[in-house]
Amino acid sequence: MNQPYVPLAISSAAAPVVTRVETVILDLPTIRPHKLSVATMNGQVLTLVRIHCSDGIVGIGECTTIGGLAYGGESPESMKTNIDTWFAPVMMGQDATRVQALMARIGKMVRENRFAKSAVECALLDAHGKRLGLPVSELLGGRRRDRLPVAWTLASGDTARDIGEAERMLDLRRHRVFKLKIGARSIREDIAHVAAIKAALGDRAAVRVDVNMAWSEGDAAFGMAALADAGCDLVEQPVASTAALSRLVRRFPVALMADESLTGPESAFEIARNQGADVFAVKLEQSGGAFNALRVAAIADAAGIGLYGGTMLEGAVGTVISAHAFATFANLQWGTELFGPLLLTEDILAEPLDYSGFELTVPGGPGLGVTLDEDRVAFFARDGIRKTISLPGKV
Ligand SMILES: O=C(O)C[C@H]1C=CC(=O)O1
Ligand SMILES: [Mn+2]
Repeated sequence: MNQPYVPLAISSAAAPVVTRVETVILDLPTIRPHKLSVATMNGQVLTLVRIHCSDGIVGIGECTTIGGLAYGGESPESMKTNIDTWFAPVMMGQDATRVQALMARIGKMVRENRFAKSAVECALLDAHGKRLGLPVSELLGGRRRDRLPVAWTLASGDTARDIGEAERMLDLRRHRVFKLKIGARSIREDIAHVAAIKAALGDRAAVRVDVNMAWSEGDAAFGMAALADAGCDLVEQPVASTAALSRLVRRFPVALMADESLTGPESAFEIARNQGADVFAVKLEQSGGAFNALRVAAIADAAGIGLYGGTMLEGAVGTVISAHAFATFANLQWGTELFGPLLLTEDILAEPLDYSGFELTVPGGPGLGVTLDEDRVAFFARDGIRKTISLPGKV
């Protein structure tokens, strides 16, 4: 006689559940002012999320913005408030092992808030990876690579200083791809800046630019032609409008990358449908989390669009979840810019990440594969214990 079908119990009444959601804001100094067309950053603010589960496992996540509200609608403070007030009650008592189901539940109760969702999803993935003894990259489909090329952003605002910084990065074998932040000055000044840096570095390095939407379409047509002549190989989001992006693409011998226009799978599909970019800068926070970033990558692959692993200048935790996701991409033709922790004067991990040979090593331990240095977290917590103790800085 046939046995009756019994569905495999992945989740049971005894499945671990979420018991506490904790958030803390950290204020960390940057190694130098970081000048973008939208803001000058003298420090970075990280919102850390800890999700405690009934099996004793704690997962960590992070959300970060650029220049507070200068880049988008979420700020570190709004992310903390929204997670504490609106996400946490929806998560309490829920099965912590069903990450996608729990994210879908949050999605029904919380509109938008992609950055905050990304941090919460990261913490759930970290917890579940620790529980299963698997790196997050395996939960995301399996890694294809252990090391990721990492670009560096030259954004001191000073040409000679930027050249010196690039030379130092080449000597250290940390970076050989440089992204220049332009768009705050006149186009002619910006082109001269890019051309001088490319001329100094020659074939030893690739030079790319990020305009952060500062140009009009007319500016961009002039600028892209001149940038191609200067030896720049990639122009990132020169204009705000996606329609203008699609009118600029392939008109100049320089690749065009979408960044701000890309806010998850739906916008990725629209840009792909309109042939609006050669390359996508995939960011986990902009996409609304790792699973959405994988969807964006699948759309790019299907449309023949190249892939680049972007950053919102996250600290170590946000950088590591991005590394796990990018390690699974079938294609990563343009490398990554996962240098966020290097822009900060302080490490908040017990063991710093390995940046060597122009690449970042994707951690191999369970979950994210990293551990917070709790003393440093307590020290840099906003309104924390910074005023009463001192810790040695990064060497
Ligand atoms: O791409 C952006 O717009 C944001 C970010 C990434 C690198 C950097 O310096 O700024
Ligand atoms: Mn950008």
